[in-house]
Amino acid sequence: MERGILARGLTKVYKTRKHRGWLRVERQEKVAVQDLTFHIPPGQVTGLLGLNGAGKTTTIKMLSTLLAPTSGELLLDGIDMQRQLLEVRKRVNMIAGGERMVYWRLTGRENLWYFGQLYNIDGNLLKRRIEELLHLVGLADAADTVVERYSKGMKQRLQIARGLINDPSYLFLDEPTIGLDAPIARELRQVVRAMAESGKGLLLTSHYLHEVEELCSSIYVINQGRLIAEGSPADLKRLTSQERIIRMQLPSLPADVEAGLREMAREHMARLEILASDEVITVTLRHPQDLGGSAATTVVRTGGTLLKLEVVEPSLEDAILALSDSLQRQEQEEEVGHGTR
Ligand SMILES: Nc1ncnc2c1ncn2[C@@H]1O[C@H](COP(=O)(O)OP(=O)(O)OP(=O)(O)O)[C@@H](O)[C@H]1O
Repeated sequence: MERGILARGLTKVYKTRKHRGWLRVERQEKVAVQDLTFHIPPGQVTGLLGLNGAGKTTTIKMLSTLLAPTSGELLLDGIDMQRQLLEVRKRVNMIAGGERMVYWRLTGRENLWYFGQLYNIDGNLLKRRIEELLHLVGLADAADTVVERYSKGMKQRLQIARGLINDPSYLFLDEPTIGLDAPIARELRQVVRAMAESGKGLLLTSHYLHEVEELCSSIYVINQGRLIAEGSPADLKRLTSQERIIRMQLPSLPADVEAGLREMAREHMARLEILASDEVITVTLRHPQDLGGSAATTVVRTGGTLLKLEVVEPSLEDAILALSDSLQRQEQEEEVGHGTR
């Protein structure tokens, strides 16, 4: 038996009805998730990134048993997730960002008690677990304060405690740090890392790609419900970014040097970015080939001074942007193709 959650050919079609006038009802179908196959192993964080109308939330709802798949197979440590709902619900939970899913009029402790009861956890065990969780997320001192008086970070930490109330083996995190200040988001990332180290399998969706790059061992990228790329952050960068990124630093940018660089970028059809800060000018050139040599020659020939020149590793953000650009180009070409047929 393969440990972890295994999805094979997972598909969700939403069926909606629209009233048109008095008698006519138009039935519509929306394929939100199509034929997805992925694996969420225990003991690590797996990323789920989505481009347009991707189907991330739909996928997480199916994994949390809130939504039944239209077709496909879902196994949790070998258990059929669609047949053994009660067993699965004991072992999974989800945490969504944005302060939803806790009751503002109740205290932190009362919230955890309420959610714990939904899982039929024995009273003594639940009491002990609530104290442990309040300590884990740093809310022990605020446990008896009503949630509406909590800061954003405290509410989000309570969400994490709520998501752990049934001690799930698998936890799905939907934009957990959305709207949080940088230090609180960093703290939450540490909690997420610790949960993975303790053996839990986590699935993370986030618009903050540096967060995904920092936490995830493997990533699935979906677009319009379909899987379009998968691999470690390093694999994705290799797979999607065919660009070489050259970054130069200059103490100043005289007009001749700038004109020379712009001319050189035009000739090679390279993307050029110039960023001026108080102390230094940073020039970035993106092109399939390494243009470092030509760029350095251009700076020296036009009378400029070069402080530093380096080939920069693309970030996951660069890779996902390149992937999204290439998809858009593909879609435009297909539209033009249809139009001329
Ligand atoms: N209940 C529903 N009925 C009909 N269509 C739906 C329903 N829920 C979602 N959709 C559609 O399914 C597609 C996928 O939606 P989903 O919310 O899963 O995407 P997402 O990747 O989470 O997007 P976002 O990042 O914007 O939240 C979208 O086109 C959406 O409009």
